[in-house]
Amino acid sequence: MATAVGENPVSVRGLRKSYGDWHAVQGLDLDIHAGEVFALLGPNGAGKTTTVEILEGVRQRTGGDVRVLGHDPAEDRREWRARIGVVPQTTGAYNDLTVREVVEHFAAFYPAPLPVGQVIDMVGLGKHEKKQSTDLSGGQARRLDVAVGIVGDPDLIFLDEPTTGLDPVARREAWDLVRWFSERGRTTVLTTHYLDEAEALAQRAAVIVAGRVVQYGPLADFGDRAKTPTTVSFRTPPELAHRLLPHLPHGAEAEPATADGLLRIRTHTPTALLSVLVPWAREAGVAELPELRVHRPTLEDVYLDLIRQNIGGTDRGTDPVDGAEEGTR
Ligand SMILES: Nc1ncnc2c1ncn2[C@@H]1O[C@H](COP(=O)(O)OP(=O)(O)OP(=O)(O)O)[C@@H](O)[C@H]1O
Repeated sequence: MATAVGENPVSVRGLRKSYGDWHAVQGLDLDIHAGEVFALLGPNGAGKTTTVEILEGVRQRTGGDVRVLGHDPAEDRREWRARIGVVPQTTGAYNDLTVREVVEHFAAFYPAPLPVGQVIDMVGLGKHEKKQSTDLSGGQARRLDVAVGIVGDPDLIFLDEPTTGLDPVARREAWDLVRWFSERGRTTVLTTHYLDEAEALAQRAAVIVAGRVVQYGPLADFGDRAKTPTTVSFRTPPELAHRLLPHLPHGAEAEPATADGLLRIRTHTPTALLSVLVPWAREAGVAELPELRVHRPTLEDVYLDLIRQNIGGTDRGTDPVDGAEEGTR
């Protein structure tokens, strides 16, 4: 049972989900391509988990069309389910089983699971495989969730905030695991609040606010990042405090220095700007500009702008959908 040639592993059109009179997802379109890591971003309560759970087939939608690996997830098919891996947002409770027993238990559901020992090592629980799952630390328990999600060697994996609670080293190890899956041609849907994580792993993303996609596409193009100016800043030393700035390259704009002497210049040509600032400083005997920074807009800058622009939409009760009911399709 394969996805048809040319068919996207995930395709969503006009998805809606209402909980009573609260419209959590309000007409969402998405296409997720084979082999990519796709990030779902958005503030708390935006509708990310609702969307992902509908794609996983664990939640019923109110309306819209959804295809996941060639099937409607609302139709429960055992074979289809075996091709999907899930790391849910909440850490699992696995009763009195050891780490190894938990992973073995889940491996048994799949026709061609990965070797259990390999999976346990890959999530960094090798030293703890005989430990009761109830005795794991929060971060170790999260790693066990990841092990359970990947052990079936799925074609498509949903990771809902997989690195929450992990220490920085464990986070990087989890990233390596996602890359490993991606290199094997598998598709990953990653929900995260960590923009550095999205930037490190995902090729494309959607930002969801109040149940709607407000930005969608390659991360590199988000918010016209390439067209947004770079800020060059430094703290003006006393030798330069009363000197006029040199003639700046075309388009560079200096803001008035702050009371504590921080000077910011916005430019599309930071290299050209530095090539006039450095000789200007040297002439005054300043070899190093204090606190010199060249700041290109980060994904976080762009994301925060997007959320600010769409902030009204995070309130409950926006845009009611007539006649929508819980559980209907
Ligand atoms: N079973 C439910 N009954 C009623 N409302 C719900 C239910 N599940 C989710 N909601 C509401 O739907 C909205 C979307 O929730 P969802 O969990 O999808 O958001 P999210 O984007 O995943 O948020 P977070 O980043 O906090 O995990 C929220 O306002 C939430 O309170």
